Amino acid sequence: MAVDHAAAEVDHLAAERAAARFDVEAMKIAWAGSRHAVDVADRMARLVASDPVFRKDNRTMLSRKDLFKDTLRKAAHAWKRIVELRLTEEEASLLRQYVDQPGYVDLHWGMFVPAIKGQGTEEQQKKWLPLAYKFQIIGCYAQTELGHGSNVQGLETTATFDPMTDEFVIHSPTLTSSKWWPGGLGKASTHAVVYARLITEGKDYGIHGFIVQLRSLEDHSPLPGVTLGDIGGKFGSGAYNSMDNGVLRFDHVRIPRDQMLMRLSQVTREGKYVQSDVPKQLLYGTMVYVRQSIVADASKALSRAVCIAVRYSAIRKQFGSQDGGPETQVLNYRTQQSRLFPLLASAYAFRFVGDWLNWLYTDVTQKLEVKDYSTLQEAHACTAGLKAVTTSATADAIEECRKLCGGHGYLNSSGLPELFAVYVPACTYEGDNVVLLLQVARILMKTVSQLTSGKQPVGTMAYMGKVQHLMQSKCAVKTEAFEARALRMAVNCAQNIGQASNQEEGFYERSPDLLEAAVAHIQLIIVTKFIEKVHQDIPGHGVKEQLQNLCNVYALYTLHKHLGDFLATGSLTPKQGALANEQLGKLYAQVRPNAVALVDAFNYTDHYLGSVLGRYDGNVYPALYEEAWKDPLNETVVPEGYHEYLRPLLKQQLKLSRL
Ligand SMILES: CCCCCCCC/C=C\CCCCCCCCCCCCCC(=O)SCCNC(=O)CCNC(=O)[C@H](O)C(C)(C)COP(=O)(O)OP(=O)(O)OC[C@H]1O[C@@H](n2cnc3c(N)ncnc32)[C@H](O)[C@@H]1OP(=O)(O)O
Ligand SMILES: Cc1cc2nc3c(=O)[nH]c(=O)nc-3n(C[C@H](O)[C@H](O)[C@H](O)COP(=O)(O)OP(=O)(O)OC[C@H]3O[C@@H](n4cnc5c(N)ncnc54)[C@H](O)[C@@H]3O)c2cc1C
Repeated sequence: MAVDHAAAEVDHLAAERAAARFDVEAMKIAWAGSRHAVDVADRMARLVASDPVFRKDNRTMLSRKDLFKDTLRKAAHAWKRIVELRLTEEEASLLRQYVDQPGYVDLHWGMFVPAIKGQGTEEQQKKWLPLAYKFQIIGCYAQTELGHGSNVQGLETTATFDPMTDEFVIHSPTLTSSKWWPGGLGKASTHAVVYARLITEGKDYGIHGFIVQLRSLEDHSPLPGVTLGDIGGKFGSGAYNSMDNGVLRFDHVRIPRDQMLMRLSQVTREGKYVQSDVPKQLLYGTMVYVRQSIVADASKALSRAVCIAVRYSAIRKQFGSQDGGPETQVLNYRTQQSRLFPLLASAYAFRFVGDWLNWLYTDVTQKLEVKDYSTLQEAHACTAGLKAVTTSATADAIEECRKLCGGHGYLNSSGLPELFAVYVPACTYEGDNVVLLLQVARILMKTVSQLTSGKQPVGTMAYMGKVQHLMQSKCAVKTEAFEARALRMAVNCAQNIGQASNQEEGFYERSPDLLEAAVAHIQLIIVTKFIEKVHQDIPGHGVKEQLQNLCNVYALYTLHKHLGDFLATGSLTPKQGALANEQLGKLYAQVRPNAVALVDAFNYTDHYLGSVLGRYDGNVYPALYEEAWKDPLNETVVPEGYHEYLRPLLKQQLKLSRL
């Protein structure tokens, strides 16, 4: 009986795939970016999936200690394979992605190395990077403290220059100055880039980066004056608990002067502070780099959740048969489609805007090399804003996918609880999303204030230059409605701020509206980049049409969700809003036959998906059934604790009932 049922489900996905109206292999290329990218990703995904060390199906059942040891083992094994197979950086990064377990290597490669590259002098890079590249040292990024994270200028750790010994003295003067949160710090790192207030000649010059050794390279014990450990268990089972986020205190720890990262400013042998001719915001460069990579990661996490929910929705049937005929696949319910397809469209939207952001970041970096700082503000606004909007949307979407999978979505074996738990801190780390959106809002306000002086906005703000037209027109074209909404919201905020007694007070009072204006501006960027993508030459039967549909779904869904903004700013009429919603329903009907193939195009292995509900073969029920028996609770038929707690209780009740 069970076998027959399973076969029917498998056929179901095959039928879905056969119904697709486009070339899935070509869509894989559009998603990955090139044939080469598909091939490398495929090879790395299979390499990981076939290696028993990278097993992860038991992860949520491991104790914290076992999970951490498992992470160390996987990281060491991954490194061994990278070296043995002489993998390129591209291959190694993909291998890391498919291992799919947060660990100290992320901060080592993702922040420690980039901090030295971005803020170290050539000499410092020559000294430290080879050690880091060969893993002769392990580094982390120690910025956040117990008392301050968002407000970087409020950090309290001090680095006081001692001209007598040509050293900096690193110290944690208060409890709240303890470094708190850095990943990899708790147990793995030997070194850190530590952010501290530089004090020389009695003057505080604010926050600067320093390379500090924390643990012995002989036996890993903390160096004198260094107190450190893990900050404790985090949200969910498995998930981010594989990471050793740490606490660190310094008691007058001395480091040589040349371990201050000196590309942006220097302290001379005599203790004189010298500022280079580069903008001091480059101190935040590592965060900009990671924020752009977090946008690319949003599309990965979102596409995984959507892949699980779409495949399962094609398998799952409820209701619909009064006469013994077939029941309805839940994917056919209009409500399921209206909740799920916008998320599918968002996964594609975030993928393409992530690619564009990566291009922008590379372009800005090349400009910085020739001392052209003109696009620094654009890079900051786009990375901060896109990081905030895409991570918030993705976290919400993963939870929505869990609900879309009904009760089974709540099981660890669905993969969704762990995906949510591991993903949700992305809304906080690398800049709290609200704090980042307020940065975007500040830049928007600056741009609006410059419009009257005739300064033409550039890059993603260029549309604001069409202020005369956009403030007056009724918008027939979709992008124009998005432009008008964003500009009018920004201008409204600027006008309201202008009425306050001072700018800062006005900004503070209007900050909830400013957040919404920032979101409107960022959503315009996402829609614009999706439209630009579908205007490109995209090969493959039906691929362009599918992307065009998804682009329309993303734009119209965003419009529908934020209709209040569009109406309040007069960017659309209520009639246009109603028509957009009508149109959306029609688009869902076009997505429906292609939904399973559209998630197949992500090309994820079952290992990477880590979900019994999202299996490629659709064999969900036998897998769910089998998975349950693997739980440690089922190792014995009678549970541990029976003799201590259940039996006496039951006996007591028996005695009482006999009385
Ligand atoms: C063969 C090779 C083998 C290779 C093997 C490879 C293997 C691969 C393995 C692994 C790779 C994995 C890679 C994984 C990636 C990494 C994963 C990371 C996981 C996440 C970890 C999380 C880490 C953290 O959280 S670190 C801490 C982050 N903290 C924050 O984000 C703090 C947020 N706060 C701030 O950024 C700031 O305080 C602020 C911006 C909110 C305010 O700063 P402020 O007070 O100094 O500034 P103002 O508001 O006054 O602004 C002044 C001025 O500056 C401008 N500004 C501000 N920020 C920036 C910026 N970033 N860039 C440019 N400009 C900036 C601002 O606009 C103002 O401008 P004005 O013109 O108005 O003056
Ligand atoms: C899993 C994880 C990993 C991390 N890894 C690292 C790491 O490797 N290295 C490192 O240095 N740090 C790390 N962090 C720290 C992280 O960067 C900070 O937690 C983050 O920047 C947020 O800062 P906060 O904790 O100070 O939040 P807070 O700023 O205290 O936020 C609390 C609340 O206050 C609000 N708020 C704050 N300021 C404002 C404002 N100006 N206006 C309006 N609202 C405001 C926020 O929106 C939020 O709702 C990590 C954090 C996590 C969760």
